[in-house]
Order: sequence, then structure tokens, then C-alpha cells
Amino acid sequence: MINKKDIKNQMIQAVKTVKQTNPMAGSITNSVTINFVANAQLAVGGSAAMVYLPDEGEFLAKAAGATYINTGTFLPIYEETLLRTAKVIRSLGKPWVLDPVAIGIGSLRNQLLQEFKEYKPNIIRGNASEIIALAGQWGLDGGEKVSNTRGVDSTDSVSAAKDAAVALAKWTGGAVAVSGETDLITDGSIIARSSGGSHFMEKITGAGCSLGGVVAIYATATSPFIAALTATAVYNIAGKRAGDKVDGPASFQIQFLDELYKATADDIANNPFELTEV
Ligand SMILES: Nc1ncnc2c1ncn2[C@@H]1O[C@H](COP(=O)(O)OP(=O)(O)O)[C@@H](O)[C@H]1O
Ligand SMILES: Cc1ncsc1CCOP(=O)(O)O
Ligand SMILES: [Mg+2]
Repeated sequence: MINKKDIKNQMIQAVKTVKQTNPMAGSITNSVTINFVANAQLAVGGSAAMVYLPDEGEFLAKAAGATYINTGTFLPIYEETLLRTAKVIRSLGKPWVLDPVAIGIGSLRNQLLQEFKEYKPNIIRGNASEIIALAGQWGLDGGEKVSNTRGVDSTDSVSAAKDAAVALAKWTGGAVAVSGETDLITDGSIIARSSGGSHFMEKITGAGCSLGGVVAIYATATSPFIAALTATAVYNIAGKRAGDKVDGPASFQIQFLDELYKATADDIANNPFELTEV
């Protein structure tokens, strides 16, 4: 039986722990939004560190409470960096978040995303098209073998990605977060739908990437499902508040970081979400 009150209490605990302990999550992420990812992680109370090289990825995997891997832009060195980092994470049993940005573009990205199937990321975060494409590439229910991703933006609805998200969560034993106007988070048996945010989130680059980085910060302090739900909730409340105050994307980006910083544990747990069983 799902207990919403218990879930809210766990969210509150996760937010407070992060604000009190300033946990570090390491990131290997794309060069487009790397600065925004770090700023968002700091705004919620975490500590950020970004690297590109193999031994530095291994170092952060050991030093950090969780790791964020985002496949948005590739360099040849990533073949070595991503696999060596993932091996260390797995050997230590630490949580990590995969954001399969731009799945379907290029051979190295697709080869590494295939190899990650056996590394079972604790949290997979992506937009609907990326989640459907990853489930398809991994041969799981709800996926499409031919990726509909047009680049980095989604061409599918969040509800169309439900079966793919559930299948991915069952495969990893962790959680999956699908972003969009209403976000869907699942651990394979419970589905949470979190609402809020702003249409301006589609008009800035890095809303999704930075959400993934913030999921990694909360994953240092709580379970994959609560981490994904808490990060999604803070994005929805901060996005709503920022969107109500501004009239364009540039000021939205600035205001959004302020609202991420200002959101309290109660604000975040009280952002609307619905729970159902799979
Ligand atoms: N139309 C929208 N209305 C409200 N929030 C949105 C909307 N589109 C995206 N978001 C929010 O923006 C963040 C990033 O989601 P999304 O744009 O789907 O990711 P990506 O940037 O990876 O494609 C999430 O917090 C999501 O809830
Ligand atoms: C535009 C772009 N190109 C490669 S990665 C990237 C950023 C994608 O960011 P997000 O998925 O958060 O919109
Ligand atoms: Mg994205």
C-alpha cells in the first residue's frame, strides 16, 4: 500500500540532509550546459565537480556520494572515461544517474549506452523520447528500436514513455524519471506524476541536464525513487515560481536558480504529485 505521507517525509529528510551536509556529486556531462548543471547543484545545497579524463572520473567516483553521467556531447576520450568511471562506481556500489541525451546520434554514444545496460544505473533521467529510445536499444518493453529523438529535444509525450520507464526501472532495480509538462517517476512498482514547472523550461538549454545533476545530489542522501521525485519536485516548484515572475527565458534562467535556492523542504514535499501502482 502506497503511503504518500511517508514519501513526503522521506523527501523532507532528503532536502534537509543535503542542505545540512553539502554532499558532492561528480559529473561527466556535456559542454553545452555544464555550468548550469553545477549552479543548480550548488543552489539546492550540494557541491559540484566536473571532469573529462579517465583517471579524474575514477577519482570522483570514489570521492563523491553519487555520480552523474550525461551523454550530451562526446569526445573520443569518453570511451575510456565513461567505462572506467562506471567500473569504479559499480565496484563501490555507489549511486549514479544516467541521462542518455541525444541517444541515437553517433556510434560511440550508442555503443557506450549499450554497455551501460549491464552497469544498471540507479537512476535514469531523460525526456520521453530518450527514455523510449533507451528501452528500445536495451530490448525492453515500451521501447522503440529506431530512435525518434530529433537531437536533444523530445518528440514524444511523457505518457507514451510510461511502459519504457517501468521496464527500465525493473531492469535496473532503481528509478526512472521522465521529464515533460507533467513528469513521471517510477521505481517499477509505483508511479508518481509531479506537476508544476514553466513553459520557459523548454526555452532554455540545460533544464533537463541540470535536473539530472540535482537528482545525483539527492541520491547521495536517499533512495533512487525519492531522489528522483525530490529533484523533480524542486524543479517544478522553482520553475513555477520563476515563470510567474518573468517574461522571457534569459531572466527565467536567473530567477530559476534563485527559486531553487529558496525552496524549503516543506515547499518541495508539498509540490503536487499523484501516486498510482503500476
Ligand atoms: N511545458 C512544460 N511545462 C512545465 N515544465 C516543463 C515543461 N517542459 C519541461 N518542463 C520541465 O523542465 C525540466 C526539464 O524537462 P525537459 O525539457 O523534458 O528535459 P530535456 O531538457 O532533457 O528535454 C523538467 O523539470 C520538466 O518538468
Ligand atoms: C543543446 C545540446 N546539444 C548537445 S547537449 C545539449 C544540451 C541539452 O540540454 P537539455 O537536455 O537539458 O535540454
Ligand atoms: Mg535532456
